[in-house]
Amino acid sequence: MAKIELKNVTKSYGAVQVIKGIDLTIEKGEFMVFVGPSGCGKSTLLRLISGLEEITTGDMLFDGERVNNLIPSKRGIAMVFQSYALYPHMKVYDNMAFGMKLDRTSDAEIRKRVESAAKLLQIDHLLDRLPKQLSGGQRQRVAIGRAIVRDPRVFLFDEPLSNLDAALRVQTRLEIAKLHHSMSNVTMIYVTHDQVEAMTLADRIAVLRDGRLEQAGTPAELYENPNSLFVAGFIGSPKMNFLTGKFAEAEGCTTLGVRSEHIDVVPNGPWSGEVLHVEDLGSDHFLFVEIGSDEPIIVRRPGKADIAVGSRVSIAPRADHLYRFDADGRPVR
Ligand SMILES: Nc1ncnc2c1ncn2[C@@H]1O[C@H](COP(=O)(O)OP(=O)(O)OP(=O)(O)O)[C@@H](O)[C@H]1O
Repeated sequence: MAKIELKNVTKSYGAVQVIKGIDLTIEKGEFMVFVGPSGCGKSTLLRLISGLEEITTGDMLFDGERVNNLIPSKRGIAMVFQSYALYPHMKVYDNMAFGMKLDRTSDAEIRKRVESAAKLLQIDHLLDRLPKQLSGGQRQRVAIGRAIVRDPRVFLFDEPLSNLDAALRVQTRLEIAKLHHSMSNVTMIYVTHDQVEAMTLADRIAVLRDGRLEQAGTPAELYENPNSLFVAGFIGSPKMNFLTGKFAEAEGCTTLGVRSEHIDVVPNGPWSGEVLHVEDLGSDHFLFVEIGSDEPIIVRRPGKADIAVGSRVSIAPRADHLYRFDADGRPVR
């Protein structure tokens, strides 16, 4: 239930600055996702918000109150990690109750909270089991349940799904989305490498690059209006097609970007070449077309593939969906 403000926050380890001045406000009840390449500082930023690490300079405010020196347990946060960190010798019930017991919460209140969280996460039939008797997805739900019962103001997730297989990731992602809806007052901050997780869970995404905030916005804003080549290339799967040289010059820029779904196969398009590879996903398919640019151009088309590898095709980008970037990777206005 907290609004979190970061004001010119930096973090250094010895002489090395890893967070280089971040200004960001996360609204009450917002689901904010941090993304960025490995080593850009996502986990460090999360740990600064949690209080597990101290900020070097700048200010951190929770609901307007400066928390720079407030210890983690006083911040009202709960954290869920990729390793579930459950106590192996304790049953699910006791794992979830443990923190409340330390706080001397009454047994009746503990039972009420554990049962309600377990119901929400559909693990109420597992309360008597030990962690080793659970699947990975169930363990992660216990870890989330253990966080919920503490009634946190802020929920922090550090790549919570990365140890799960593909099907479980989808299922647990859905659980987390439901959790966000049912706890609409709780601010959630989520670190991930996964595009789809970021796009589907976030109210807003913050893209980090080398310790700085590159852009923050709704998934749609970042997808449609990236403010740099970096964000354009980072958000969206498959990656935006980038063209340089004569292709970009023709559009008055250094790098021309166009997403795969904004290119059509047409009779007499401006670009043409051989289909090097076809990826058929059933519902749609991708053509990889060699047109003489730096990399083959990916074209996304609906339905099953109807063009064979080795065919020549002519393609056209949609004029109203071109992204033009200058030599610094900034949009050409
Ligand atoms: N305790 C530490 N001492 C020194 N350097 C550190 C420490 N913790 C992190 N770093 C450095 O800070 C930078 C940011 O690390 P961080 O773990 O926040 O990145 P990340 O974006 O979460 O990466 P990944 O996606 O790989 O988990 C890295 O260069 C890392 O080596």
